[in-house]
Amino acid sequence: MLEYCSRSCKQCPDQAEELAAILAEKVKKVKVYTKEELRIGEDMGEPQSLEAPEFHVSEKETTARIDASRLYLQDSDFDDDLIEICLNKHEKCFAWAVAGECEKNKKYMISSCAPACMTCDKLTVESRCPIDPDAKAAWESGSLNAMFERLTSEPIITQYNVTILSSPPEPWVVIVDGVVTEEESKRFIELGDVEGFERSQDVGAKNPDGTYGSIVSTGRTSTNAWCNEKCHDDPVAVNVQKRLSYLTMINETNSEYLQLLKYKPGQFYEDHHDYIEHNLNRQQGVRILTAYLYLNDVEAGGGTKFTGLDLTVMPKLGRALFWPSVFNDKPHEKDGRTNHQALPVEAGVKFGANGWFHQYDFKVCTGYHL
Ligand SMILES: O=C(O)CCC(=O)C(=O)O
Ligand SMILES: [Fe+2]
Repeated sequence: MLEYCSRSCKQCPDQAEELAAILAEKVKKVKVYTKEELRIGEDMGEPQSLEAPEFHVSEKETTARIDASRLYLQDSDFDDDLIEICLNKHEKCFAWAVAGECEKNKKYMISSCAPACMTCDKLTVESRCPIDPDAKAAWESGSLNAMFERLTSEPIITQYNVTILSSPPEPWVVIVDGVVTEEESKRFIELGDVEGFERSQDVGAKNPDGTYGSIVSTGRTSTNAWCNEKCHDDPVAVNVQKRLSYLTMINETNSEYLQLLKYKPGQFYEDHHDYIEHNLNRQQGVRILTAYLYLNDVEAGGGTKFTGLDLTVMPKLGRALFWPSVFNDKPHEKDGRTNHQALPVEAGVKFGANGWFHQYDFKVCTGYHL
């Protein structure tokens, strides 16, 4: 029967079992559903409670919607891995969908009741966080040099102790001492403990929704915490973010949540670049600039070494180090000359923080690591 009826045919007779089997095969699930399981939509996520008198929704209406959703899924051209994550996460998804909640309560329903709302396509990052064609990039051609020239001239050089380590035609690498006070550094370290230092990770494989996962790598052995939930609105974090925006002339919202780092003796981050290629196709754009903060003095080791520039910067409490990830005249393109590494800490503990600035607003849409 299904041979004549698969895909694009909306008028097939009741075929729950066959459709479920096809879907299961698509996502390489071995489970065979019973009639009862199919009746309550278990093949599309949470088993459904079919009646919802509080919404004046009958079992008949919910069942019809379940059948329609199954057809929608089977009839779609979605990648298998997108179908795999398109699941109802609440037992009332179908009843709510019948009651019109997909329109009334869009944000929740789209992500939590995607099969019921027939919105699997909305789960992808491209759809959740579309590129705004009218968004203005933080840096156009020439902005990078303008930023570093300002950073290394009045009034900033009387407010802070500024050292130029590298400048055009080489990439800019600039130390600004005294950006974070001792008290603020201590607070960041505390906030790191509050958020919880966990083993640092690298960018991993692509997820079904188009985001990228994280992987523990042997090349990066520190721990880190993100200055987001409890940390982000702490007055110290707010003030330091403001200061970084003053120094870089880049909007605070273009910055990722500060990544607080902790290296114990022997821990390091091997040679790498902060630019993330796949961000070219993301709403927030690529990382253009790193503002790295050193939050304590380290007994021995723990310098930041620019491999191609033969430059090593030693940790010092309150010190900020600025370097670009892109070119002055091509600010969306990676400048491979700013590869760098965190050398192993030899004695003591090193605390630091990454402030990564993007071409566009990072915070309008995220969660982290889109
Ligand atoms: O800890 C350092 O000195 C640099 C860390 C770094 O480059 C990074 O986390 O991307
Ligand atoms: Fe880095």
